[in-house]
Amino acid sequence: MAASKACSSSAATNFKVFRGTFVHSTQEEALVILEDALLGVDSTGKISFVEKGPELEKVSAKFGFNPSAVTQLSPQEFFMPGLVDTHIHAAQYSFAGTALDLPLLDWLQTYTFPVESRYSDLEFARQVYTHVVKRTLRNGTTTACYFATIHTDASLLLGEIANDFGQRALVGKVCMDRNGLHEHYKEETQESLDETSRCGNTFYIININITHFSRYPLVKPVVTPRFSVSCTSELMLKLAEVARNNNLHIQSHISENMDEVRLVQELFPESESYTDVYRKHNLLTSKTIMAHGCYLSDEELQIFHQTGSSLAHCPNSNLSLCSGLLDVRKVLSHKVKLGLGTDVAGGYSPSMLDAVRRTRDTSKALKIQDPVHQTLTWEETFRLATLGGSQGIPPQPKPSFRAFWS
Ligand SMILES: O=c1[nH]c(=O)c2nc[nH]c2[nH]1
Repeated sequence: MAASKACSSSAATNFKVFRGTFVHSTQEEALVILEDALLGVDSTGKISFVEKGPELEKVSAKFGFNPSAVTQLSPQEFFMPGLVDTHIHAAQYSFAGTALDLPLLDWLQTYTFPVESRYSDLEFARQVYTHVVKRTLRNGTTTACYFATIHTDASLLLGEIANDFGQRALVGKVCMDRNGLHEHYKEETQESLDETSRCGNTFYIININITHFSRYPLVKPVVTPRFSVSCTSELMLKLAEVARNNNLHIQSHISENMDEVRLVQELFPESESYTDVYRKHNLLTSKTIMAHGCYLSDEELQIFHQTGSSLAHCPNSNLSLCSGLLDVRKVLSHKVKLGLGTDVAGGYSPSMLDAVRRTRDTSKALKIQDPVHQTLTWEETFRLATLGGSQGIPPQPKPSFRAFWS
């Protein structure tokens, strides 16, 4: 969307400075447009200052850069924050745009699990993962929260590829120890735990002083129980322990489709709700991202608020699989963190701009059902696709200095 042609080459300091229009969001204002602004980026890639363009002389003296080395955007260009895809199945990119004629549970069994089972083949994995990372970057997704498959080596490969192409990513090796529904696509409980640890350990290099650093600096592992339909209680409890002991994000699915909600009630009759299942298994933390949530009650949303867990709204997938319509206003009224996700390949488009459009479409469909519903504005959906997503996936914290993957 916003690209600069000119490039400063002889800056006197380490700052790279741009002048032009900048568009972003804050908590207070959904869309802020800064015209003729100066933006300085330091040598680590972090924004150091935003100042007024007409004050170039004063600002260059203050920060010590050469004013003639500033990159000037053209009047048609502008900068905006990177888009954050809070939920995308990298492995399903191979069939994106096809196979959308079945409801969720049949869709998983008929199309999804057979394709995901192919990722023991690393050459196939390399091809698809390279395509999905390049495509999402081209569409402006600078951060993505990926589901891979149950295969550790292919999941690690996805991390390597995202890092090499310069995309920040959370990468989850998928865990599922029941209802795999496919002969070649299932794990034993202990195997799932061991492979989750192997995946996490390989993402990090631990040196003899027990400090550790990331093998792929832009990438972090995320603990990924697929959903409670495909995980036993034992697996979920132990994965929660892994996440807690290592301060990791958790991702899963919740309340996407009514048949799925009913099945979870049957599988966990002692739980009050779908949300209660995850709460009882310690999987709802301030670093948890749950996809969908179409049928969450007020009580369940309160639990999300209390635990600080966030939701990934996946409108393309919700419509394509006829799963449901998430009422974003209701979620926000409970002060639950919410970002947008493409949910490839339940969603047919890998573009976050499409997720923005479908978020508006869903909101309008809700208004057709109930004229009192207040449609989301473009400005609000822009904020959800950028700042909203970054709340669930904050910038990489400095690594903590302790042993890893206990
Ligand atoms: O949209 C979805 N895609 C998936 O792969 C999946 N697995 C469980 N629930 C799911 N929902």
